[in-house]
Amino acid sequence: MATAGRSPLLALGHFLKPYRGRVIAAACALIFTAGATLALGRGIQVLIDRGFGAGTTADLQAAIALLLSIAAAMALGTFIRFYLVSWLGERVSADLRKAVFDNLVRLHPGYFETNRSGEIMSRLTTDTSLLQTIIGSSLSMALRSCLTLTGALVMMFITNLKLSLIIAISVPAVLMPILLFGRRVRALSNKSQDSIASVGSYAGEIIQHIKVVQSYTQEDFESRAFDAEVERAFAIARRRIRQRALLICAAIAMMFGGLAAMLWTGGQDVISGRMSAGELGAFVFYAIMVGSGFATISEVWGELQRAAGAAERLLELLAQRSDILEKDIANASQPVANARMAFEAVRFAYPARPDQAALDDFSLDIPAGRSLALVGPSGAGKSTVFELLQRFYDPQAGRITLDGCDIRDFSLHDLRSHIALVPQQPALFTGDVRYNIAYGCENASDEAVFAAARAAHAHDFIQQLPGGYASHLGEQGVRLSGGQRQRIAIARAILNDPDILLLDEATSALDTESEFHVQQALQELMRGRTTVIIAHRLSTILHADRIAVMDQGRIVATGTHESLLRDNHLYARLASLQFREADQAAG
Ligand SMILES: Nc1ncnc2c1ncn2[C@@H]1O[C@H](COP(=O)(O)OP(=O)(O)OP(=O)(O)O)[C@@H](O)[C@H]1O
Repeated sequence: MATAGRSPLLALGHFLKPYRGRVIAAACALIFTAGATLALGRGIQVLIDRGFGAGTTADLQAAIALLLSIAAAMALGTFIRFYLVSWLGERVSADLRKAVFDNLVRLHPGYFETNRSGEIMSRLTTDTSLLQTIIGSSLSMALRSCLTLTGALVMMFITNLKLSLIIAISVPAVLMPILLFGRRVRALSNKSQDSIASVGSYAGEIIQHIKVVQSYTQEDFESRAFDAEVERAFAIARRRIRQRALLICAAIAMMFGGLAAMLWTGGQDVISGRMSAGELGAFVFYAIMVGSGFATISEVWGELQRAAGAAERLLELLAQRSDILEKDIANASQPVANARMAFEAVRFAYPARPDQAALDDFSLDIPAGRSLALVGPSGAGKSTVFELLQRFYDPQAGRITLDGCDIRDFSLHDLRSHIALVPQQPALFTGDVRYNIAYGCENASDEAVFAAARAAHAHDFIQQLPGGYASHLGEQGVRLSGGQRQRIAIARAILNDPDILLLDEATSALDTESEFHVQQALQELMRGRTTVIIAHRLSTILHADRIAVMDQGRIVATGTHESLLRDNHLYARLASLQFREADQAAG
């Protein structure tokens, strides 16, 4: 890990850099408040010895006025410190959230296959919130306590040496358990965060697949399984809080033990007149500050350890680099419009299954502006061809070219901006219809959006929606049929005006009218563009310039419908079963 050997909290200092001014102001306020707090001890000494001791109202008034002005200074300093430090906590966690998301959204898609998305979400939300409270409060408490503690220790020694030595001896006794328990708390809190994240992602998965769970009547089973997850998380949390409770308990017991010993000795000195009552009062005040300083530190120490755990996990996400390496943008080539595409002896296995090649010795040539239909049995590797073309993965051998240039020589942005994908199950984002069509083309004018929708045969049905183009889609939005969704996706592709088009035809049958509209929209879209279609319908296949038959990651034949029917058994079988069925269902 990038932060190995360094405290992850220190590594976060990078995020504080832009706010140097505020950090310095907060530090000044912190020091000022600590100074005022320490001065309060002297104020108490004056109050007891001169205010009460001298016995005149004027002296008492003066002593109280002194105390009040010190308290006012403390209040002002605390206001500034609290505001600035909380501000920094919120700001840093907001920046961190943005930085982590910025990095995540650029990672290779394979990363999200091996890492559960629920867990990543929890890191982005829970861990950053934890850091926010800790930077905003615990850290400032710890710093303040460190300052007042050091100051109070110095003042104690100045006020009374003998009594101070008693306190000094009890300090290491308090420190030992803090260090010991602190380490355990840190390990447990990391575990605790992980288990909470896994509870979250478990629930997320079940809710996402709720219909499957209910149709297989697995509610009880899932409840029990979730129960077990939650209990596991609770058991870890219980161990963590037990350690923390012990930590606090040990610190308090030690502290008051020392305090009692000091009061006993100091009290005897006052009785025998070796020390004034005001001196003892100030001393007790400083000693209490030392004690409460330690108590605060011991209490927030555990929290700081948790923050370190959270920071470590966030920095891990930040340090994660995409497997898809980009060429230096300045040297990147420019993809050519209407590009000719070629796969040259490509071998590719998914990272999750390195031994099983999804594409093997795969060569394919698609002339510029022409269309190619990919057909083949399930698992043949058709979708993999699309994944590689968009560089979601890189092949282990061979290369993919656009007009003779390796696609790895283009910047990802340039490459992908020349490609549009119409997937089998188009993704609709939370937003209105217009937003969904203009996705990837945010500056498009209303006219352009309407024109794209018309070309995609979507304009009419959109106008019949309750809010027209402003109808809300997405999770809580209008439900669209499969054919309608696909036409929105086609409109999106038309608007983005790509040179290369990747179409994954829906396997599920559309009704005749939808089918007709989708076909018309596709014809419109394919015109003049280099197109690869994962085809399931005979009508689409017949419209393609060429057909490639795939099986087990290889091209087994290419040709026209007639030549393949004649020469290729696999194609003939697919044609007689799959294509006919789909077309019958559609027709
Ligand atoms: N993300 C992945 N990780 C590991 N293996 C994968 C992944 N995606 C696909 N595969 C495997 O790669 C092979 C090719 O899959 P691909 O999805 O390209 O087939 P397909 O021809 O598109 O199938 P279908 O028509 O059923 O969608 C299959 O054996 C599949 O199990």
